[in-house]
Amino acid sequence: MTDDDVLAEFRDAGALLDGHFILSSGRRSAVYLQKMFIFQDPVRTERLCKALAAKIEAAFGTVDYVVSPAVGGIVPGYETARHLKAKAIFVEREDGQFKLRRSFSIPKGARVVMVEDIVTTGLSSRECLASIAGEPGTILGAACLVDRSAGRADLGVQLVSLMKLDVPDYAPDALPPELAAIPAVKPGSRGLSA
Ligand SMILES: O=P(O)(O)OC[C@H]1O[C@H](OP(=O)(O)OP(=O)(O)O)[C@H](O)[C@@H]1O
Ligand SMILES: O=C(O)c1cc(=O)[nH]c(=O)[nH]1
Ligand SMILES: [Mg+2]
Repeated sequence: MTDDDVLAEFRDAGALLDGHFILSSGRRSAVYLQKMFIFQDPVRTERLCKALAAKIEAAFGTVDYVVSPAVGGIVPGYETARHLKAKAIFVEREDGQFKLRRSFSIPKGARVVMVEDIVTTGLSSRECLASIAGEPGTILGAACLVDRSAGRADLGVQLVSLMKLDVPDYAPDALPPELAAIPAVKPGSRGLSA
């Protein structure tokens, strides 16, 4: 799949949104990829994750475990793992910190890839990787459907993406006037309380 093919999937799913968005990192953007509009369609999700799995296999070889950060990473993590014939587990926030809960664990010798939906600053990916660093498996690298950093995010491991996108984001105190004029919405789950 080319970058244009992937962007067309987001556009066709109504997942390419314009407005004023508060991103997970706290930065602001006029563009938001509402990945859940992709993930509500299993056929579209399969197309994207099958292509991502092929890229993961080419980069890292066989994979035993896919680990994803909740909430956005759970569906693509599972679907990508299905094509890799790997297990799919996830970390979720407990008091704000990602943790492997539900008695999930990664066995010694397991080959592990972290799968995200979207990477913007890479903060959530780094938090996810840090949360599993003490597990006995081997972390081969990371993957995502869309890398909004266009390759600039540093996760400390290799990042494979299905598509790179270069869209600006801004500090909240440095908004362009056209963005400042629109009320901001925060679609993601970081910071939500139970
Ligand atoms: O690279 P970053 O700057 O961390 O941004 C990307 C993260 O933001 C979104 O998650 P969010 O925390 O909004 O919650 P969600 O997974 O519930 O959508 C997305 O799913 C990534 O995890
Ligand atoms: O940075 C984010 O929080 C983010 C950006 C985006 O386009 N989509 C998303 O789900 N999260
Ligand atoms: Mg997320």
